[in-house]
Amino acid sequence: MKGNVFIVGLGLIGGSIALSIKSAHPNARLIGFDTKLEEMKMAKALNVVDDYVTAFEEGAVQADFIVLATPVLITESIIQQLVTLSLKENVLITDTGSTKQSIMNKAELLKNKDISFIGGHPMAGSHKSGVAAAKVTLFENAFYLLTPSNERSKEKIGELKQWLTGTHATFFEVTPEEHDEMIAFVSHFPHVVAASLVHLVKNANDEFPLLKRLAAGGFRDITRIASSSPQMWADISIGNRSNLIKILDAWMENLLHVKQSLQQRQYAELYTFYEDAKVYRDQLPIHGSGAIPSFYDLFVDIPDYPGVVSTIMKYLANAEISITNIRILETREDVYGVLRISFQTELDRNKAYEVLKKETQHEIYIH
Ligand SMILES: NC(=O)C1=CN([C@@H]2O[C@H](COP(=O)(O)OP(=O)(O)OC[C@H]3O[C@@H](n4cnc5c(N)ncnc54)[C@H](O)[C@@H]3O)[C@@H](O)[C@H]2O)C=CC1
Ligand SMILES: O=C(O)C(=O)Cc1ccc(O)cc1
Repeated sequence: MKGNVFIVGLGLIGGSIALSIKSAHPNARLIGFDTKLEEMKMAKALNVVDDYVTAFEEGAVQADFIVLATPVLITESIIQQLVTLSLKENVLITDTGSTKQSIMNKAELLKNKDISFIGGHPMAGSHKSGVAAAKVTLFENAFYLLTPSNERSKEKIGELKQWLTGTHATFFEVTPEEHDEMIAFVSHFPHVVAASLVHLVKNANDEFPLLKRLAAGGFRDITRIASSSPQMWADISIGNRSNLIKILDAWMENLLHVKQSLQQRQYAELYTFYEDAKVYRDQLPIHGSGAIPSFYDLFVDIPDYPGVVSTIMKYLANAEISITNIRILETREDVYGVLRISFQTELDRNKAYEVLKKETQHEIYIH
């Protein structure tokens, strides 16, 4: 497709969307805008956009397709601003925000001006921010939820999917209400819990200075998302606060049951609590459509002797498999450590699994 694509918010998501649009539509002209000049300069230097504008209006009025990839409360105010501009007649507008109800409510203003707005939420990302973390493969195999606002915008859904075909995502249409209720469970609330767990340990740190060093392994895994952008999550929390409040009530009730089981020393209740969670957790898809894919990880049990990691890396390099990250999750003297190797694609991860199975004696597993 040809035309001017205007990306507003050149961060992780705006940058990744831009890269995927360029990959599928090399003749499109990508124009970026961000309130941070440095981010715009970086986006241009990395060829994420062809150009940038320093005034929002300048990009908006020449656009055929506009992608709003800013924190959600800001997206609402940008929609308000768009209503006041003389946009191209056939312009199509979408956003990438993690909440949909309040954004779709604001988009009613555009509908009144006969402008097509289709809400969007790519269900992939990471705790990283900024255009430097953007990548063309970020949304591969992920769910991409769409919330068309009316009949006119429903007619344009094909056009939107064509623009976004380079994401290689799986599109799904949902209502904004369904979206916010469901995503509160699997994404928004877990971020509240992760941050809250970190606060718990932080508050105990004065009493136990060793705590920081002990809070590795599982604690780091479960709290990874607490390293996300505070502005993005404060915006999301406000944007979806009614669902979050409902889930908080249910969660506190759940925890009260745990407290009672502990107070009354009910072993069987506690066993069932962990067992039910394990059974459900073990059935969840590992990645791809149906989950938020963050990384394609492979785990290798490794003995703690020098050179073992570099030998594994050599096997992968010889097989021309590229990795995105490696980390040793636990090492103590004489105890096996776990090496976590992350790949950009499932194919790479599976190839690595085969190679390491063949070449080494280590225990290798996917989750
Ligand atoms: N990070 C993630 O994993 C995911 C984020 N999202 C959503 O996508 C949106 C963007 O998130 P990220 O790219 O992760 O954030 P980010 O922090 O990496 O990028 C946001 C960018 O918006 C810019 N910005 C702020 N105010 C602006 C304004 N008034 N005009 C123009 N630019 C402005 C910031 O300077 C920043 O560069 C958010 O709505 C977020 O909820 C959706 C899916 C995944
Ligand atoms: O880092 C992670 O696992 C995430 O949770 C990424 C993410 C953040 C926000 C979204 O709306 C969707 C996905």
